Amino acid sequence: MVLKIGVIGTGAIGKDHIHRITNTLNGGEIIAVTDVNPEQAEAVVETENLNAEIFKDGHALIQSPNVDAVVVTSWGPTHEEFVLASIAAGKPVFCEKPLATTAEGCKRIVDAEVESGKQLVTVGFMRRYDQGYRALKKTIKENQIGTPLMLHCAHRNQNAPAFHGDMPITDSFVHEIDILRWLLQDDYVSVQVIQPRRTRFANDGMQDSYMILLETKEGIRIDAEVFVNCQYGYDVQCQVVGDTGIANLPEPASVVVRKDAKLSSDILTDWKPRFIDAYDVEIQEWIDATLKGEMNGPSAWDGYVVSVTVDACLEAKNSEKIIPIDLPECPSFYREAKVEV
Ligand SMILES: NC(=O)C1=CN([C@@H]2O[C@H](COP(=O)(O)OP(=O)(O)OC[C@H]3O[C@@H](n4cnc5c(N)ncnc54)[C@H](O)[C@@H]3O)[C@@H](O)[C@H]2O)C=CC1
Ligand SMILES: O=C1[C@H](O)[C@H](O)[C@@H](O)[C@H](O)[C@H]1O
Repeated sequence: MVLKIGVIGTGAIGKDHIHRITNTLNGGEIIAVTDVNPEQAEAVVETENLNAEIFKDGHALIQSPNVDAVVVTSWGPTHEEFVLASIAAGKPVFCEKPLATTAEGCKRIVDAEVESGKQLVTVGFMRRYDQGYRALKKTIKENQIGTPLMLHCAHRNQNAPAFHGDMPITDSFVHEIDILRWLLQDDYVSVQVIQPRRTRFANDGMQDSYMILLETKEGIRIDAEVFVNCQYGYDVQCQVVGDTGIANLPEPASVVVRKDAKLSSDILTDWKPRFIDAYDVEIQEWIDATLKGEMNGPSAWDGYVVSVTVDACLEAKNSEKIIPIDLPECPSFYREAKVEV
């Protein structure tokens, strides 16, 4: 059986996911695409030699009887409408982050999904599928470092020419917000946002970097740097300090060269190669689960929790105060046993 997939938004990551589904992964076929820029849609159909229909808009694609499942890779502000329409059509939907650009929008999706009675929504937090993060979580779960006490993290982009405003938090730090609660199986209770001296490489008016301090329900303290114009490379760090040991997120594999009295290895310069394997695993697991009528990835509730935490980060940034993160109890609909990813 093949999952017949429709893709809304054929830009950078939409094209990537279409390419991997078409050429690398198993079980999925792209049979429908749409983009507000029709040339983008036409180009990917030609480039990937797709046997796909080009729809006039996302809603027509979702309503097509030929589409089994939907991939939303359009701009963030459009995600809510397409996810809600997919739920209304009873179709599984993979939505790239963010689930919605506001916590209220995410909650509307959660409420609609609960009302539908079936988990249909998967959110594109691909770090949960990174082998390094999975190994780190295994180390913690196996009690190899004892009880986690603190985390020291950094999320650095070499540069971010398209970033402006609060995007270091709303577009980049969202990955830490999701992966760290997944890693710790814990939730956040407060956040403080510190603005160090601003780098001269940031776009006008944008603060870059940030130091973000999170506290969890279990009392774990997290300090996380987000720096989107670090210049030297693309570098994601995560150190977990336990009461009997320390565990670090593995560095991406890179040959170590000893030459001319120097020791050197390469650092990646972009997020695509850093997480390419994670994206492959993420989409393959989504296809496999969807074909079985299951859903085991980051849920709409996870997308909502991230959005609530982003809002608290922005309030903390503006107020320079420690802001409480008040999350409602996770609905039982999302707590039911499922393959934990
Ligand atoms: N998980 C991850 O690591 C990544 C996630 N993303 C997320 O994916 C989404 C897309 O990002 P990019 O591909 O970088 O953007 P992009 O701008 O390269 O592509 C977005 C595409 O969506 C199209 N589009 C916008 N509104 C539309 C609508 N209403 N209907 C149909 N098409 C529409 C645009 O014309 C464009 O072709 C964003 O939400 C972004 O945050 C992006 C990069 C990495
Ligand atoms: O969504 C993304 C990418 O996935 C990268 O992981 C981040 O580093 C980047 O800043 C953000 O745009």
